[in-house]
Amino acid sequence: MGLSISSLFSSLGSLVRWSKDQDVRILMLGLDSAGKTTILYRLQYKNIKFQVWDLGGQSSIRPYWRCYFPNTSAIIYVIDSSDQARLPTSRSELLTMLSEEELKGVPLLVFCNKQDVDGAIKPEVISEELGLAGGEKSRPWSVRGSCATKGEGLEEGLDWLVNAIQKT
Ligand SMILES: Nc1nc2c(ncn2[C@@H]2O[C@H](COP(=O)(O)OP(=O)(O)OP(=O)(O)O)[C@@H](O)[C@H]2O)c(=O)[nH]1
Ligand SMILES: [Mg+2]
Repeated sequence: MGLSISSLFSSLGSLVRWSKDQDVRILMLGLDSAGKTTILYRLQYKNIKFQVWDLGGQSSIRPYWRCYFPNTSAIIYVIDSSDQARLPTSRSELLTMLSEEELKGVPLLVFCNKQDVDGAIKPEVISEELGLAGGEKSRPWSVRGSCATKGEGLEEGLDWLVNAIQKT
């Protein structure tokens, strides 16, 4: 299923309306090449203003992620599902981040991106590997498949995230 522009617009539009008096800062994080900027481009294409920080994922840059943690409304964490070799690294970067006091209770959306690639690991398997079901009780979270290049899965994920932000 492709990205429906109108419903993505309406879901983000409701967030924008709702957030008029609030600072909604969404962090987009993940290892390099996971697809963060591709996802952001899809969102910016709608020309909607809400603050998304797309932080580079190279290991040399990762220590600086924490500079952006204060006042975060939600986290979008992007994983390259076709990169089996780096899944453990991606997992440990995520868990390290989630242990930060400043991000306590902040809703987390994980995109298992690049689902279009042959042999991509399924979201259910990645979800299992991340182990959030056992350990993460302090925040709303959701692990979903996406294909950023085709825009698939983004709308559904954002719908979930908008809902989660509004509840916190
Ligand atoms: N096949 C496929 N390729 C994708 C997908 N999403 C992104 N890519 C490609 O993956 C490469 C990296 O994507 P970026 O969006 O630049 O990744 P990034 O997470 O911003 O990487 P850094 O900025 O280095 O941290 C690009 O060549 C994208 O076109 C996807 O869903 N499927
Ligand atoms: Mg990028």
